[in-house]
Amino acid sequence: MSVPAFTGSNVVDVDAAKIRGAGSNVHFDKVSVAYGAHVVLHPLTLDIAPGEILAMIGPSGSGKTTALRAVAGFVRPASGRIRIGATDVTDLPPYERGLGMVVQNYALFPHMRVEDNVAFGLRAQGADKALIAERVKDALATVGMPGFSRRYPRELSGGQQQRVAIARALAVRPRVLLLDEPLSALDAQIRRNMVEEIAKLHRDLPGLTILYVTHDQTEALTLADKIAIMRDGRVSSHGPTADLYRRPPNRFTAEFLGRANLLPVTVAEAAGPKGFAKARLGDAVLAGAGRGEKPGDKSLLCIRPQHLSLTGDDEHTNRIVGTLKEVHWQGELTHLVLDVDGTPVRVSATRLPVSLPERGTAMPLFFTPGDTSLVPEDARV
Ligand SMILES: Nc1ncnc2c1ncn2[C@@H]1O[C@H](COP(=O)(O)OP(=O)(O)OP(=O)(O)O)[C@@H](O)[C@H]1O
Repeated sequence: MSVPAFTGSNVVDVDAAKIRGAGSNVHFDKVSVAYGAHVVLHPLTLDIAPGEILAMIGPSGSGKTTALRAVAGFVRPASGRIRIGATDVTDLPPYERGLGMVVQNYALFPHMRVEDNVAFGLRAQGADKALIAERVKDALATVGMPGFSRRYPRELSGGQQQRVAIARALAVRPRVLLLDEPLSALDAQIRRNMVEEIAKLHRDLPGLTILYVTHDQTEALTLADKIAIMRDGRVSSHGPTADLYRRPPNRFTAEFLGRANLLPVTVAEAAGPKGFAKARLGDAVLAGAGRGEKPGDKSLLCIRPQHLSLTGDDEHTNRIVGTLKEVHWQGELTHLVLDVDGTPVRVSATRLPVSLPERGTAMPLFFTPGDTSLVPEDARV
């Protein structure tokens, strides 16, 4: 049972009657989309589990919005089927799919008060007055704006307008919420607050499945249970958020999610019982989590900028030496760039030695095998 658990109403609306018990998972079954001869989504097969937040991230033009719009019913797949719960929605119009959708630029009706904006979808469904009043109240309470029903959009901040847009999407009690860059029009501080609010919303409505399209990897890492990284109309990688970050399956994922350093290495020893392989970078022998590589294989050693330390201890058994190229002090963090055997390596340091060497001097960097993994070089999907 995955219809969101709003309190205070037992009235069933038109779409909810169809979908109740049907589940809220979203299934893309070999869905492709083309504009004329231009294929922008290659056959995509992907599942979003009931109650899951899936963040779809990737460079501009990689097909994220197209995939979301295919679920919404605004884009017709050239082939393949889309199911929501047990229902094949491929041929259903958008309003019969049981969805809520929020896009980047609020899209509130400026001449309508907040309550009428939130009521819009319910009125379109022909819901009665009492139900509308109750749902509007519930939805505004859910997004933390119970006192704002009589205001006009122009009397709200950007963050508040976007919360009203989310309330409007929730008022029809969707089984799936589609969020397309919902925060990208907001400034940085409000964005951070809104990310927390969306996380809270999801805790309050655990049955609601969310497809979240964003450019912003921090939003994706903070909110998503799983991430799908799109590249050129295909899924480059898909998996639980922490797994993709800790053990990126390919170069593109490692670089796109968290801008990892990737050092070209040659495998010296396959992974032992603890899962650590050894790899050679120049004279250095470095240990990191392996993926079945064999001695002699070319691979990439993945290490995040914040896991590189300027000082060593017993845990930091991996040691490389680089030439200091750049230093950027940013208050909480200092960003350094070193050249290690021709590869630029970024370091984010919270603490610096009392005196940093001059640019151009060689300095050691230390890291633990547990923060390190080998990534295959198969850049293309
Ligand atoms: N209506 C359209 N007609 C023709 N081509 C389109 C149309 N909509 C999108 N495209 C093309 O489809 C490709 C994928 O676009 P899409 O909007 O899905 O990418 P995206 O990953 O969401 O990008 P962004 O992050 O910039 O929003 C792009 O090459 C785009 O130019």
